[in-house]
Amino acid sequence: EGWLSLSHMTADISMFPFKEWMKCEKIAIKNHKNELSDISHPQGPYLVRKTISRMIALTRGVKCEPEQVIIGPGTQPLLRQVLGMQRENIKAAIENPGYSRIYQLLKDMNFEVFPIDLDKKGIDIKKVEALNPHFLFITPSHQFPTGIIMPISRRIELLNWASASEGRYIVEDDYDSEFKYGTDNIPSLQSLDRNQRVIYAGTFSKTIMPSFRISYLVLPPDLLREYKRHFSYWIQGSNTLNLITLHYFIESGEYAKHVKRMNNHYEMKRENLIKELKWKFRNDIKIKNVPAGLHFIAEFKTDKGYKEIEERAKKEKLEIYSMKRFNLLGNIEEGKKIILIIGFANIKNEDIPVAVDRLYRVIY
Ligand SMILES: Cc1ncc(COP(=O)(O)O)c(CN[C@H](CF)CCC(=O)O)c1O
Repeated sequence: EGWLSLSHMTADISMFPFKEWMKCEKIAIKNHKNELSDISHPQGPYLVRKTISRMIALTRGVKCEPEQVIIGPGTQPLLRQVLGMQRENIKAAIENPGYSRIYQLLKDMNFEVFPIDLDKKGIDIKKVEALNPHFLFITPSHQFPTGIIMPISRRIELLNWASASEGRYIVEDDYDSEFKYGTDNIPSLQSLDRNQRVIYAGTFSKTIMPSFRISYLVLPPDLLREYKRHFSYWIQGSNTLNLITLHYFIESGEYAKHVKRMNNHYEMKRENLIKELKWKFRNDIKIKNVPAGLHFIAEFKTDKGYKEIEERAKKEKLEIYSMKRFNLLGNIEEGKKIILIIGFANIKNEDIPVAVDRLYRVIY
């Protein structure tokens, strides 16, 4: 039979309200002919930036004006645009294990990039202070990929570090913060920032779908001034019809309803998957059970290496990724155990037992 997927890179669109989305799209076409006939503002339509800024103020405590929002076709192109304004020999630091696509982008932009280890509260503040980077990339809401939710104490330490000297910024990548199961949703790092040092990055890839390519940054005022000086010529890269449709989708309450519905749906699938894994693997598995996001990390006792596991997964037609993908220095140790990132957006509830059986055959 066909492939099954425990990928962490998808959204479960089986419950996306396409009918409601198309209703919003009809309204967008009917009421916004002038926006559609014109190129849009470099940062995206004001109307949509206003809706996003109001929404993240409510849901994430982000304090910003619509003027500070930049919408773009993905987190990477947005960061490339804003970081591209920086002068030479910039030092950047990123969590390790971490988001290898951003690590790669920073290296391609000739930044000096330093992976920094985590402790149980998230990125190791001592190592940040020792390295003293200009830009620090973190995922405090749900560390990618380990899942650590950064406590307020560590957030304050990082903000104090950032405000202790000029030219330091923290990029807060809030990628799947909308999904928390039974644990409270700590407000954004940006909401605690008193010195305009945080660049807030959000995306609709997890809550709507990654193929829409709708993401945004919130810039602090001095970076915004620089942005407007550099990019007055810029033609915005997102699809204006999609963005105005998104505006109506949010305004109508459909977006909030969908996120709530998906929280319940993902929580149910997550619990079933964890139950099945524990039953099948017993004490050969250790699950890092952080009740958030669309994936979790699991450690398996095995003497098989990552390469062999990846080959066996292909043979078993099971899509799954390992911690090797996120170990930025490529020096992951193997021998007694391996660590896999287990996503539950792409697997149907009824296929969970079969997927776990296949995973068992991959590892033992
Ligand atoms: C840490 C992190 N910050 C942002 C995004 C959202 O990026 P964008 O859609 O461009 O807005 C992702 C999404 N992750 C990707 C798809 F899941 C790739 C995962 C992989 O490369 O392992 C992510 O992990």
